Amino acid sequence: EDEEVKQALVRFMGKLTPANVERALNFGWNVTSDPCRDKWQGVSCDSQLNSVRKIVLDRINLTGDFDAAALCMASSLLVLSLNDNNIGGEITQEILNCQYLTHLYLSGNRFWGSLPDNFSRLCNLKRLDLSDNNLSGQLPDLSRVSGLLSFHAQDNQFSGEIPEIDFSNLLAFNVSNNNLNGVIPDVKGRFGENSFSGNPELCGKPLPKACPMPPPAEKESKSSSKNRFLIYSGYGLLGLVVVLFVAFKLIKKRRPKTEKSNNVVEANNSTNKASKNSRDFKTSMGNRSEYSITSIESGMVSSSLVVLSSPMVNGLKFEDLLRAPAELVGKGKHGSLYKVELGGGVTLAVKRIKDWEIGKEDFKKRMMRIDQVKHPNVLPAMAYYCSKQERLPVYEFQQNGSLFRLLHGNFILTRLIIVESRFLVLADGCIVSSATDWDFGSQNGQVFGWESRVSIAASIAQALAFMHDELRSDGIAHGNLKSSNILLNKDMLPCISEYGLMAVDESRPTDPFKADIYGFGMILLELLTGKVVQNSGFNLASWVNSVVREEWTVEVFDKALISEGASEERMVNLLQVALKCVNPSPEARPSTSQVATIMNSIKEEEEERSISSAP
Ligand SMILES: Nc1ncnc2c1ncn2[C@@H]1O[C@H](COP(=O)(O)OP(=O)(O)OP(=O)(O)O)[C@@H](O)[C@H]1O
Repeated sequence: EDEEVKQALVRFMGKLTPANVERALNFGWNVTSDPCRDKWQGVSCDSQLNSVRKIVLDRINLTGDFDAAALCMASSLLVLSLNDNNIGGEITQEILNCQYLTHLYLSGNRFWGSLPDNFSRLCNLKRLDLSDNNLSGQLPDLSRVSGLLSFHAQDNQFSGEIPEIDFSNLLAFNVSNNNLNGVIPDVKGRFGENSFSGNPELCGKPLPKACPMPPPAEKESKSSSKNRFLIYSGYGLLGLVVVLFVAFKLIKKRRPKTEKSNNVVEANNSTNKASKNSRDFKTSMGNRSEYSITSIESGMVSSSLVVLSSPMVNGLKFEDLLRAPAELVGKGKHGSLYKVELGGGVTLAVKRIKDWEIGKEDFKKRMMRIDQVKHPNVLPAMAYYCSKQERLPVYEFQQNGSLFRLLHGNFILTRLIIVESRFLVLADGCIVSSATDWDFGSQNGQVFGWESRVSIAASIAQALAFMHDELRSDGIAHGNLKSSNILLNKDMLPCISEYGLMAVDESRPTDPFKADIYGFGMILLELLTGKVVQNSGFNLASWVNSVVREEWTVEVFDKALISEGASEERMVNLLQVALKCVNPSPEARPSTSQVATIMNSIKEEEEERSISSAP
C-alpha cells in the first residue's frame, strides 16, 4: 500500500487504541509493516494493486474517536465494518473521500452529531448501518443512491422528516426509535410497523397513527400572506437584476471584444498565429500524426477550447494542447486517441471523433449536459474543442489502461488472429507479445479473479443505470459501450469513458439505451469467457449461445476462472444475465435499472461470502 495511506491508517488506529491495551503481535497496524503484505488484522486488499479494499473490525472493543480524514486516505476502500465497538466522534465530511464505499457498518458505537451534507455522494453504497448510536440531525437523502439494498438507522436521535426514497429496491429498512416526524412516504407495502415505531411524531401507514388532515387551502393566516408578500418582492427584485444584467450584456456586446472569459478560451484570433500553431503541432507530432486542426489553419476565430469543471486544466488554451508532445495511442472505428503530455504531471487523452454529423451548437450543448451528470465510475471530460470540422473531447489519461487490456493483455492494432479458421481483427492499440490463439484470459500474468470481475461489472451497471436515468430525457446514451471504453483509474476502479460521444444512427431505429444494454452484455461475455469481442468475422454472442444450446456450458468460461475455482453455478447465473442483455431483440433485453439491481445482488452475494471468510 502507498506509504501515505499506510501512515494515515496507522493514525486512524492510533485514535482507537487505548494506551493500556496490548494488541496481539499479529495485529499489525504499525508503520514498520504493510497492511496488505503483512496482513494487518481486519484488512483485505486488492490482489493486483495491493490497495486496501476492506476493513472489518467488529466487536474488538475499539475505543476512541473516529478519524474519517485519516481513514479515507485509503480512498479505494469498499467495505468498512466497525460494528459493536466503543467508537465515538462525528462522521465528518471526509467520509465522502471514501467515495467507492459499498458497505458501511457502524452499528453499536457512540457516534454523535449529524451526518455530513451531501452524504448521498457515497452513491455506491449498498448497505448502510448506522443503528444504535447517538446520531442526530436529518436522515441522509438516499434517493440518489440507487443501488442501496439496506438502510438501518434505528436507535439514534435523528429528527425531521423521512426523505423520499424508493422503497421498492430495498431489502431492509429501519428508522425506529428516533425523533422523526411527518408523514411516512409510500413504502409500497414492503415494510411494517417495526421499521418506524418509536417515533412519536411520525404518522401514516404502516403505523396505526393516521396523519391529521392538511388545513384547507383558502384559510390564509396573516403570517402566510406576509410570506407571500416577501416572496413576490423577491421575484420583483430578481426580475430587476435579470433586466439590468441583460442590459449590461447588450452594452458590452457593442464594444470591441477585449476580454476573454476564464473558462472559455478563444483558440486563436489571427490567421498568422493560427498557421504557426498548426506548424508547431505538426512538428511536435512528427510524421506520426494525421491530427491537424483545419479550422485553425483557416483562421477561424470561433474555434475554442472549453474547459469544463476540472481545476487540473484551468486556463488551458488550445495552443497549449497543440504544442505539447502528443502520441497516437490507438485508432478505433469512431476516431483516434492521442496521449498529450502537458507537463507538470498532467497527461491528457484527446479523442478526435471521426464522421460525426453533429452541429457545433448541438455538440456543445451535449458536452455541457453530460458534464452536469457526475458519477465516480464515469470519466468526465475535462475540456472540449469544437471547430467547423473537429470535435475533440479531452479526458484525463488513465495510465492503468482499459478493461480490454486487463482481460486480453497486449495486442497490436489490426493484428490478425486465427480462430476456428476465421480471422479476427482486433481494435485495440497495444503491442503484441506472442499470440497463436485467442484465449488470453490471464495473458499478462496477473490474476484477474472472479470477485474482481463481478465487482467491475456491477460498478459499470450501476454507473450506466445512473447515467441513463439522468440523461434519458435528453436522449443521451453512451452509444459505444465496450471493454476498451472501460478504463481503470489510479485505484484500479472502472470508469466508463467517452459517454455520449456517439451519434445515434438514424438508419437503425434501435433505442440507444437498449444498445448500451447490448454493449454491457458483451462486456459480461468478455469477462466470463476471457475472449475477445471483435468487429469482424466472429460473433462471441452467437458462439456462446450455440455452446450453451449444446449443453456444454462450462466450455465457454475463461480457463483462468475455472482454475481459480470460481463456482460454476455462479458463473452460469451471470452468463444468463449476459445472454438476456445480448438478446437480438432490443425489447426483450432488460432495462438498465433491472440490470443494475441484478448485478448488485450478484456482487452483494460475492461480498457477503468474502466478508464472512475474511481473516
Ligand atoms: N482517457 C484515456 N486514458 C487512457 N487510455 C485511453 C483513454 N481513452 C481511450 N483510451 C484507450 O485508447 C485506445 C484507443 O481509444 P479509442 O477510443 O480511440 O478507440 P476504441 O475505444 O478502441 O474505439 P472507438 O473509436 O470505437 O471508440 C483504446 O485502447 C482505449 O482503451
